[in-house]
Amino acid sequence: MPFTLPVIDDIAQPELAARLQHRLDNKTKPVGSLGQIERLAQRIGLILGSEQPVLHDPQMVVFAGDHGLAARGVSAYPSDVTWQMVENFLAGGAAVSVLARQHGIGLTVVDCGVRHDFAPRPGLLVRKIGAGTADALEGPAMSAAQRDQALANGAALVQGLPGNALLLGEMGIGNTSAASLLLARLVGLDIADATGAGTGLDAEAVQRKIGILRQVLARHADATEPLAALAALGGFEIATLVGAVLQAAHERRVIVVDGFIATSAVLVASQLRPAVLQRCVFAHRSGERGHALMLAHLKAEPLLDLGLRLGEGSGAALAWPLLPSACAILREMASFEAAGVSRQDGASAAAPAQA
Ligand SMILES: O=C(O)c1ccc[n+]([C@@H]2O[C@H](COP(=O)([O-])O)[C@@H](O)[C@H]2O)c1
Ligand SMILES: Cc1cc2nc[nH]c2cc1C
Repeated sequence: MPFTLPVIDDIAQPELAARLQHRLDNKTKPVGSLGQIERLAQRIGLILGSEQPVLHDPQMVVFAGDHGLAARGVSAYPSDVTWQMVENFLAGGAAVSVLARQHGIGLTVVDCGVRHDFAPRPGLLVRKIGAGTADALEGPAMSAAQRDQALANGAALVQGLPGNALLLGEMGIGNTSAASLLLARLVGLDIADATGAGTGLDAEAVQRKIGILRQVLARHADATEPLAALAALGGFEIATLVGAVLQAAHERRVIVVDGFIATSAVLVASQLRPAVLQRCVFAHRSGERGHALMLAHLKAEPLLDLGLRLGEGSGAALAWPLLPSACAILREMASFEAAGVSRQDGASAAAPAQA
């Protein structure tokens, strides 16, 4: 069945934005001195439609899938690492497991198309589209029907989640290739500028990866629209992520975007429904080449820049505590009036700012 794109309202709300800014400016601090945390508070206030927003039951969802292209040596690791890491997520030993536990974030892993049969257990959703995507050098990574099923799966699983914040994670050996292909195709970049080392290719291997990805783009020269590009260039986990992002945006959840691959799903979703971006908080700028360009294209201001390039939602989980902190500033910090603190002096306020 074709996937019906959800309605995503414009939530710019100039009146609420002005009230949020007024509230922030009246807090006992020099105007603007909480920097990006003030913009974060604004964004969460607008998404949740409140001057005193409360985040509750944050949910990390790790979308996993395998990639046919991985057999061509585009990753430093074998495809088996995908299922092995899924086991590690569920056993509680992966970075994202540790960080989610530490910060009280619920963790769900979704098998979107891993080449492995998992035993059922709590915390695992099996939404398998196939046993890994097809080799995108030979044909489309997935059919239109598979893409639409993945989009529908992503949307449906978000509907069942508690809370009002969704943190995006992913796992899939070879998925930096899919993300680079989507970036190059949908933003119009040369593939060499959109491609990096992924899990750790050396310089020579990155050049070989670029050569393969260039051939993939040539093979799918007609796949220029976002949904056509998504099917041709792949990623069952990326397609499921796109559906999840669209549904979360429709429901006005706060969407915390992890690294290069999670952002590639947001890129696709935003080309379908631009207002998706109003609901996104970009956790960090990944060390993966191409992510900085992708974020710049989306006019995104990431919270952290720590050289992370792990994926699996680790950067989103690390950035998470900043979000409830920004909400607490809005709700609990005293105003100048309430605390009896003197405001900026009128005379010096008019003078030019000191260098
Ligand atoms: O999120 C990122 O920015 C990121 C950057 C590089 C690698 N990764 C992770 O590494 C895997 C993909 O890398 P590769 O080299 O197999 O394409 C996949 O499991 C991602 O979660 C993730
Ligand atoms: C070990 C390992 C862990 C990961 N987590 C996300 N992507 C990954 C890739 C590898 C190789």
